[in-house]
Amino acid sequence: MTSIGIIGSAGRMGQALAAAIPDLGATLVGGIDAGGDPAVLTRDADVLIDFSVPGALEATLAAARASGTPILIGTTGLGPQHHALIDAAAAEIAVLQTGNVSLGVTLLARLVRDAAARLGPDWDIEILEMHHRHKVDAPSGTALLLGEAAAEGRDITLAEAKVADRAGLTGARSEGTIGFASLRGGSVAGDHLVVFAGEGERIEIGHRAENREIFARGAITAALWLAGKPAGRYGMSDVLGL
Ligand SMILES: NC(=O)C1=CN([C@@H]2O[C@H](COP(=O)(O)OP(=O)(O)OC[C@H]3O[C@@H](n4cnc5c(N)ncnc54)[C@H](OP(=O)(O)O)[C@@H]3O)[C@@H](O)[C@H]2O)C=CC1
Ligand SMILES: O=C(O)C1=N[C@H](C(=O)O)C[C@H](O)C1
Repeated sequence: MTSIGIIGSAGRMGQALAAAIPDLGATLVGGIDAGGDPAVLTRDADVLIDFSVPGALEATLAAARASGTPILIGTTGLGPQHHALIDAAAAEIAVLQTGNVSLGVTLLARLVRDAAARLGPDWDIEILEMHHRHKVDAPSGTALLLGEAAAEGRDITLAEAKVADRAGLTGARSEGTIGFASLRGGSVAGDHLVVFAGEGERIEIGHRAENREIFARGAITAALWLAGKPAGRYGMSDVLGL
């Protein structure tokens, strides 16, 4: 039976993972939170699952590399420095990083990429997300993942197209940009809507997470897939064969 260690175990996702692990035929070896030592987990875990904070990543990856333990990273709010750490770790161990571990969003990203590839730059792309009042990062990791998919479809980089800070006298929309809007409130588990706005018509495709169990199941399924994989950087589309 595959054994799992959780980084961020007392958090909302950590608790959802702990509840779901036995149902999916795995065992929980333990978890850590702020101030915990990830090396304690790597002694017994076949694979790590991280849903914590970006600041934890450097120490977590160092422990995973030292022990050769594969790791799934679901934490969002990552910057370029974190992605550089992930790339370096992926040269030595199996790493799966994603802004969303659900089946639905993984498929949605594929649809967004295909739609963006087929529609010209005169179709404006806007990405709207809403999450619970406790969420600390914006735009959400999922919104950025969907923006990356749209940019890939258009054969551009998200960095060159991203507009996430509209306020005040912004001026008219620049063609080819990809806009983001973030709402926060209540207990929303995670809603995402991608709008392709053309002249006189709109296409809207989205996903609503109704609870955190879908993320827990997606993360555990992906972690079981990752355990025993060779070094490399993987995504949810590898797990789901999409
Ligand atoms: N990729 C995906 O599909 C999903 C991603 N997420 C992301 O997962 C992350 C966690 O979300 P959520 O569970 O709601 O957040 P919470 O704030 O509920 O939990 C975060 C946990 O991380 C712990 N933590 C803080 N610092 C460290 C550290 N240095 N080492 C280890 N653990 C630490 C916290 O412990 P303490 O209380 O002691 O500070 C807390 O238990 C977020 O980035 C969120 O966006 C969430 C859902 C799905
Ligand atoms: O913080 C959350 O709760 C979630 N975070 C992820 C994100 O930033 O997209 C995934 C999911 O939407 C829930």
